[in-house]
Amino acid sequence: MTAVLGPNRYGKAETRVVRVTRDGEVHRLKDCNVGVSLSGDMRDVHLTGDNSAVLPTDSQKNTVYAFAKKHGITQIEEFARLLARHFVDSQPAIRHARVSIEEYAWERRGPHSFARSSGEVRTCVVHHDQDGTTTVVSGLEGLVLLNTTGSEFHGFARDEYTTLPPATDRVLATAVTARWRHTTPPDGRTSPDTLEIYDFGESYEEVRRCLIDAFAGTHSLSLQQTLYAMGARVVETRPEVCEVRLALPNKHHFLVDLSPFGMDNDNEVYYAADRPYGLIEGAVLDDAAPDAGPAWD
Ligand SMILES: O=c1[nH]c(=O)c2[nH]c(=O)[nH]c2[nH]1
Repeated sequence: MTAVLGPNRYGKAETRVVRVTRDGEVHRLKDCNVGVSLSGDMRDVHLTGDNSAVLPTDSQKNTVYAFAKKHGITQIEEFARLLARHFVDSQPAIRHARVSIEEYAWERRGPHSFARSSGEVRTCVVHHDQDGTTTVVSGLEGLVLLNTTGSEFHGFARDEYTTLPPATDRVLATAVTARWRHTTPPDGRTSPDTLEIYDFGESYEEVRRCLIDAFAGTHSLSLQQTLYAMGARVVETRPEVCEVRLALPNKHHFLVDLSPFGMDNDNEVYYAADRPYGLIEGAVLDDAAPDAGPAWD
């Protein structure tokens, strides 16, 4: 048997960078977690111990901090793209860069004071290839949504282990993980320093709004149906998005049996279970969506 080197990549995971912008009295804050992963001609480092093609992960971390100072962090997609292009353009051995960023939100509580927002996180993954192609996937995690009515689940398959009663009026709750692929990855056109050609901030807010509106406005016969409605709302409303991938945990709310206390429970008192939970996952695409390339890797 002979071993051969398979696909590989390397980089610095979870560089935590906080960028404060001090424009006079009112400060702005960006709080991010950046992952860099590079690939290319890395045979020698694995096979012979020759490190000459290896830009240290320590340098990658330093680049994140230096770029935060030099360019600031406006939209995470732009910052990720700037980094990805830099590594591919400056390192002969690097053919492909993947940069992922999580952004933690802070609410303003004064000119220089902030309160960390709830668990919701904005995300992006940018791939940049030596041939110049860039893919951008934006996303969010931890968007917790709940409908107190307008949700049913019945008519499902049954077997000898099925005990679930049909529901015609139940609480539907989930914590949305959503990722969406941008149709035309903006290419930066001139140089990595001039990126104001595409408003990722507005796109993010509008996609988020579509997801919430579709969840709230869909009379649901299953969480699967709601998932499709959410994804379709984004794809049909936002021309810049060609594919949405959703993971929706079904955060079960069970009616508490109050009969031992001589009380009825007309859909008023619930036990919010945290596990186990149903996990509903799916993708919704524009039927003309271009090939995804490495976007989802
Ligand atoms: O919306 C739902 N989809 C399911 O697949 C499922 N399975 C289950 O037990 N409850 C639910 N609810």
